[in-house]
Amino acid sequence: MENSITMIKYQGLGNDYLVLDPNKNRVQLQGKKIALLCQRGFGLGADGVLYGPVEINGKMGVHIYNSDGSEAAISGNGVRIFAKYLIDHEYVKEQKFSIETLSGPVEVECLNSRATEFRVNMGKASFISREIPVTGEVREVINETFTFNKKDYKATCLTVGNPHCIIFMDEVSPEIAKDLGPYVENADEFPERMNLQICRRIDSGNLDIEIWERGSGYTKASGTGSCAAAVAAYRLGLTESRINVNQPGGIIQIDIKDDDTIYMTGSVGYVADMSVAESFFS
Ligand SMILES: N[C@@H](CCC[C@H](N)C(=O)O)C(=O)O
Repeated sequence: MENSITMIKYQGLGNDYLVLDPNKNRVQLQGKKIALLCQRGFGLGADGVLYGPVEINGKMGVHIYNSDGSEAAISGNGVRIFAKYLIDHEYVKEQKFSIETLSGPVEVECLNSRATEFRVNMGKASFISREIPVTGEVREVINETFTFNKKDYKATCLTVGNPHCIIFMDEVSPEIAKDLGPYVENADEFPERMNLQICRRIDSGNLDIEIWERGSGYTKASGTGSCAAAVAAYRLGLTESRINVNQPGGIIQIDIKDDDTIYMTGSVGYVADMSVAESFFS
């Protein structure tokens, strides 16, 4: 029987990833193979791939790929999913541990015995244009007018390890996110492309977002997108520092501390063990 490549599918509020462990598989991942794997028609179907545990900066880490094969520096749902994988497969036994990403280390804390709830220190955000990046003179990109698809929008841009554009609206919907998303993702002002969250303020403790992800398109949830929307709303004086971010896949809780550190709390779930024949990649 032909050798197979094994993976485990998890989801964080419906944002689904395939975990591919190089200690269990002999496969050299590259962009087109990842895109093939993530296809929902011809492949296994996922919003991305988590490749690890691997060594990053001498520590245990994970490489995060979007469904188009591009690599992301960080994924909020991705690090919670990977934390569960590490516990499920006994790579770690502690309740609190660190996972290295291209965006740096993230400290995770498992909140229950089934390893389905995690709290993650996502570090601090920056609104500085050259750090996001956004073209033009160095400035904080707050409530700035951009033109997307021939229409002007007030947008706030920031990085939480990956770039996000937040546009507040009176109403949000999947249709708006799907129509506007590709124009924002690929706008000339964003040289590394851009994740979009359209955001409706419900009250001082609740937001409603719809998501268009860089490299993955419309998704049901985004951890970094939740962090970015919450931090933008807090900076604009629209919310308190503890915010429930509602999204199609569920709710992620964001806590912004006095020193601006962002904590994200949310669930993850096991979906299935999956495998593909080695020839799938040929
Ligand atoms: N769904 C993720 C975001 C994944 C990375 C993003 N598409 C990017 O390219 O920056 C999350 O939960 O944060």
